[in-house]
Amino acid sequence: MWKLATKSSRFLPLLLQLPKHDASLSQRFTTGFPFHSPFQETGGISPKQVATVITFVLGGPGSGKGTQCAKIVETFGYKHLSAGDLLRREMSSDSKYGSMILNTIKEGKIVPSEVTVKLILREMKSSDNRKFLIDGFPRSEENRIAFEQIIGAEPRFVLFFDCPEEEMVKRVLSRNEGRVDDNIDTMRNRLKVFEALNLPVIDYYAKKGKLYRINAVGTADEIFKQVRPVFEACELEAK
Ligand SMILES: Nc1ncnc2c1ncn2[C@@H]1O[C@H](COP(=O)(O)OP(=O)(O)OP(=O)(O)O)[C@@H](O)[C@H]1O
Ligand SMILES: Nc1ccn([C@H]2C[C@H](O)[C@@H](COP(=O)(O)O)O2)c(=O)n1
Ligand SMILES: [Mg+2]
Repeated sequence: MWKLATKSSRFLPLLLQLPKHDASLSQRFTTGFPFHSPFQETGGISPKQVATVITFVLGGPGSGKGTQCAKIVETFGYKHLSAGDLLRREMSSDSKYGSMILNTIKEGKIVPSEVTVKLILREMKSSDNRKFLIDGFPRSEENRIAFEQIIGAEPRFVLFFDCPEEEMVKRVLSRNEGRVDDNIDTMRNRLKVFEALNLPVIDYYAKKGKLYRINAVGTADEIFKQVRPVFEACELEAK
């Protein structure tokens, strides 16, 4: 069952039971790890060492993930890693993956997990922050499994911004940031992909008791009122 994150304290005990941050992980991050990683070229340190406090932020296209992540960063000091932003940045660089990423995004499909996880990993390794907000990831079971295998970590909890389709369409079509996928044809595909590939991931975390469903209708401030207590409980638990 999805938990509804309200002001009620019903969900707090669950968060309080979550494992505490393992300080030794941060230490190992700087000390090397004795097995081969497929991503040695990204720095030679095993991805298994980067796991600290990880929160996944999920929701359909235009549900407000990025908007709420900005508020979480401002209030709780997380490092925000948007998988979509990382892919767009890679696309605009000289990367060998550039045209593949562009075509995949234009079609509203999902980029192969190895590419996306590699970009996330690179950012995690280069950040001093140990609290990561990973936005728009995992988008599929393949994404989820690749992350677990490569990074060797699980999210502490998962936020799901639940928004009606017509509201998501309205927001995306009025976003006006020049994104190649903010048009009605790509949006239709993104919604289909969200339902077919992302909902199973959301169900997976719901069954694990890690999912917090946020009602993503209302103003950004109203929505943040549901988000804030989830992170406050997490901060308390870390103390
Ligand atoms: N609560 C809200 N009410 C109305 N508009 C919103 C709200 N939250 C965000 N928006 C606007 O909707 C658009 C989409 O929001 P945002 O970029 O945060 O969504 P997203 O989930 O990150 O989308 P995507 O998956 O496409 O990256 C933006 O133009 C944003 O300003
Ligand atoms: N895990 C991910 C995240 C994003 N993408 C691609 C496909 C998305 O439609 C596009 C935009 O992402 P957004 O900014 O909406 O989060 O990026 C992907 O393939 N895999
Ligand atoms: Mg976004």
